[in-house]
This record gives sequence, structure tokens and C-alpha cells, in this order.
Amino acid sequence: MTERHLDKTPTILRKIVDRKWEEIDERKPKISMADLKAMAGDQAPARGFANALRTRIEAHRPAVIAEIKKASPSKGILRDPFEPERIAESYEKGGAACLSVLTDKDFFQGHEDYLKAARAACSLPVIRKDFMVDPYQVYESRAIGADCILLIAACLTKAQMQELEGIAHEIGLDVLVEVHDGEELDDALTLSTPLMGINNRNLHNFEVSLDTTFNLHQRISADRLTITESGIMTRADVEAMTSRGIYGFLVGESFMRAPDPGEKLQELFG
Ligand SMILES: O=C(O)c1ccccc1NCC(=O)[C@H](O)[C@H](O)COP(=O)(O)O
Repeated sequence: MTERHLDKTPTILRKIVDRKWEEIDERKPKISMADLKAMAGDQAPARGFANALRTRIEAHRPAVIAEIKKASPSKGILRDPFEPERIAESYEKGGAACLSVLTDKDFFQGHEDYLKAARAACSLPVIRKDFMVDPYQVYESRAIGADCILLIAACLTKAQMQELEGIAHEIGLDVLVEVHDGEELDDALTLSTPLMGINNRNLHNFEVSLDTTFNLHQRISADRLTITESGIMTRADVEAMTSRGIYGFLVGESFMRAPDPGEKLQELFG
């Protein structure tokens, strides 16, 4: 079903996606799809990622997906030393609704073990933040304990997103679909997931503009949940969102650079 790469994929994303296919090719001989499915089936029920967000957003309270990432292509190293367990505890104490954990190794210095460690250290639902292109990764996400996966519209066709979403829902995972422009939003709106992420970061040139969320949010109906992603750095940014009826947030950098990420969360959202 899946294409190896897409013309519309921006340069860094193309590199990441090409590397993902190599990773999948390396992993498949080590753990077969059948074994992965069995491991996914052995997991305890997922923690309700969408529900944790919905409860707060419907009460018009900020619902924060707090991100755990050591580094990113646009910003380099964000946090060193990096202790996922301590960060998860701090986020839970600070009032996060959910966690986002980067598992990509080559571009974000992430790891599956970071997700396992962070999830074990708290009671919050966790999204595996990685670049999903193949069903193998969806089963793998459930097998490592994730509660939700990310589908990035910029690197998937509509048909691919529909297939990956179908598998995710079948095995009990929630899905956050991420868009950056109107065309991607058209595709995303064909999915059944309520979780609509709007990435303020342009993955072609890394420019960040909160206008991306202000503009696209208007096209998302009230039965879905808008999550604004990237570039939320100040209380003014938070208030600019909440004053427009946007209560879902995914925040990484500003928390990762703070000595105590959970305290920073309270400072921005408390
Ligand atoms: O951040 C990058 O450099 C990047 C490059 C290529 C693909 C994705 C990328 N970032 C993922 C994200 O969108 C962020 O981790 C997430 O939205 C949090 O953003 P921020 O609060 O600005 O760290």
C-alpha cells in the first residue's frame, strides 16, 4: 500500500521519511510482523489519550500535551542531561493532560525506551511522536506501550492516513493527525479521529507562525478537538489561542529548555 516517498514531502521530511523506510527494513527481519502483533495484543488497555484532552477542552480549560524531546532538526540539542522519567513526573505534577515522547533516533535523539520509561513514571496517556509510514510502526507503537500515534499529513497520502488510522483504531490506539495547510486539512478531515493537530512550524523552512492555527482552526467543526502545535513560548501565545476558542496545545521546546519543565508548564498555563 505504501509509497516509499512523496513528491510533496519537504526536504528535511523527505530525509526523515527515507530513513524511516530503511529503519523498517532493518527491523522487520529482527521482529516479524506476527510477533509484533502478538506483543501489541499483550498490552494492557491504552490510557485514553483523546478522552484526557476532550474532558479539559470541552470545559474550556487548556489541555496540554507536554513533549519530551532531547533535540530537533531545527533547534539542535534542547536538553542535556536528559531524564525522561524525571521529566514525565514533573509534567504530571505541573498539570499536563498527556505526554508526547519522541522516539526517532537519527533526527531527534529519541528512543522507544524513553517512551516506556516516561509512561512507567506517571499515569498520563502518551503519544509516540515519530514518522509513521507503514503499518509495522503502528503495531510497534502499541507493542512499546503508546496510547496514541501521530499521522503527519505532509508525508502521507489520504489513502495511507486512512489505512494507518484504521489499524490504529482496531488495536486501541488513538490518532492525532497533523496538518500545516488547507490541502492537508482537506485530507485530514476524511479521517474519523477527533484529534486535529495544526503545526505552526513549516517543515520546508522551519518558520513558525501562530497564524497557521488561527486560520485553519476556523475550518474545524466543534465536534473535533483542535490542538495547536509548535512555537508556544509565552503566556501571551496561550492567551492568543484561548481567546479564539483553542484549548488544545502541544508544547516542546519552551518546556525542554526550562530547569523544571512542569513548573514552566504551570507558568504558561496555570
Ligand atoms: O522541530 C523540528 O525541527 C521538526 C523538524 C521536522 C519535523 C518535525 C519537527 N518538529 C516536530 C514538532 O512539530 C514539534 O516537536 C512539536 O510540535 C513541538 O514544537 P515546539 O513546542 O516548538 O518544540
